[in-house]
Amino acid sequence: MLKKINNNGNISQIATKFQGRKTNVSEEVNQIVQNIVDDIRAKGDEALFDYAKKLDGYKLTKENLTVTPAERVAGLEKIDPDYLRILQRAKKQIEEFHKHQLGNSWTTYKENGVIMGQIARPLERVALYVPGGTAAYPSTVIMNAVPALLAGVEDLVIITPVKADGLVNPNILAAAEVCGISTIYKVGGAQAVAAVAYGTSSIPKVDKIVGPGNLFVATAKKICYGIVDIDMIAGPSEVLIIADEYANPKYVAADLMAQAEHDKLASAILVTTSEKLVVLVNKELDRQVKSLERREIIESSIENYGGAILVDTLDEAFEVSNQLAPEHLEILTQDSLAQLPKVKNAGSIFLGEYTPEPLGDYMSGSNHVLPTGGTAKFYSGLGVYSFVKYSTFSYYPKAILATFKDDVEAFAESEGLTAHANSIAVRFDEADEAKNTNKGE
Ligand SMILES: NC(=O)c1ccc[n+]([C@@H]2O[C@H](COP(=O)([O-])OP(=O)(O)OC[C@H]3O[C@@H](n4cnc5c(N)ncnc54)[C@H](O)[C@@H]3O)[C@@H](O)[C@H]2O)c1
Ligand SMILES: N[C@H](CO)Cc1c[nH]c[nH+]1
Repeated sequence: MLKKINNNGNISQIATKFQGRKTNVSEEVNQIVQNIVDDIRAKGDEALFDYAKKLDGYKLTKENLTVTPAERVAGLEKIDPDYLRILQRAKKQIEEFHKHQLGNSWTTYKENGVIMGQIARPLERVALYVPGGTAAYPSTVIMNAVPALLAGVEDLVIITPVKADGLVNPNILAAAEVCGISTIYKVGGAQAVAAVAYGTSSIPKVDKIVGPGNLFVATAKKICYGIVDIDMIAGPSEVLIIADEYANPKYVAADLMAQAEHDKLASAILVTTSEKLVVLVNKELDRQVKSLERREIIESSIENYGGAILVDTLDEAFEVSNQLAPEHLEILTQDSLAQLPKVKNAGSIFLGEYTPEPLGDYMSGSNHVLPTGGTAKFYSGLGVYSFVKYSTFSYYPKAILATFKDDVEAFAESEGLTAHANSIAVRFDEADEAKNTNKGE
């Protein structure tokens, strides 16, 4: 049952409550994760193996740390060929979408001989975190891998937790196979993040860690940021649905629960102009939840982090949504496309009643690794750009440098940086001018 959240025009109060699920828990979790990171940093493999045993029940050693070729073959034998077809189809869809993000190198040649530009280069070594706690996410393998491969990353490894049996879910093995990733470390949680961030004697350090995870994973990424790059804080899932009186309550309820089922900390919020819709959605929630396998998680997340916000106008609904900056925003109103310009902050936007958010989780082509907890105000979802860094370059002929000489020297002196000024000045020493051999430049 969606609790009514009183709007009262005080949007920031609602935002604080919504984002509170991140900050309240973080305070509690932060210390646990900091200890894990410190231990891995100080003791490397030894601490990694201890945490794997303590938290996931797996007796990890140097020898059983990665998925072996035999395990891969055994896992893949369990896969239905039609499942492989579905994975291939998803990969193709995601590739098509992400190809539009390619190509950010550029060069400009000026008439005066100056050449300037920017070169995009792929990161060399990246770890993809694939959650494996309460559910297995083969879709996340593809969502992480496709943009990385398109960017040209050559060394891609997966980190994913295993339980006591030490087996990686065959569907994850299949997704890794479809993407051509062969190194899979059987470690998850904060300890895996710290291990790839700092490197241990069995796991080489990476340049970047991408992918979603629970609060422990998200907090570890935050703590390790700077030692490595991270994509964003992609934590417990969220959906916010903006709906008017024409929305179908059956679809609204189904879509709220589709995100609520991820995690007890997931959040599902309806913002609507129609009080009647809230009543009907609640009836649908009660009816549909009975047949869903993850009923307990759904009921818990909707009870604690779900709600219905009643607003007077759709414009007000968008103000609320922009303040909350949800991971997923569904717009279930008349003429949904016309509403798009009103969205300022959202990870991924789903327009109209036949673009349910789970289509984007698997097949629409857009990425499902997205910012959560209000961070869509400043983070973007995963894309090719997440795996690329840029170097700028410039080439100036002497005659053009001469036209900047006095201004650059004065600018440098204004900062008290006389060595900077000198670096320009020495190039115009009269004595050198006479014997300058580098005339072409
Ligand atoms: N935002 C996105 O793009 C996106 C996409 C997919 C999934 N998700 C989210 O990813 C998350 C997946 O979470 P999950 O738990 O299923 O898998 P997970 O792999 O993220 O976390 C499991 C690990 O957490 C660690 N852990 C569990 N309890 C702990 C404790 N008390 N102390 C220290 N470490 C502990 C364990 O090492 C365990 O292996 C969900 O929150 C889901 O909503 C987000
Ligand atoms: N909805 C998740 C992002 O929050 C992604 C996902 C994976 N599998 C299903 N859904």
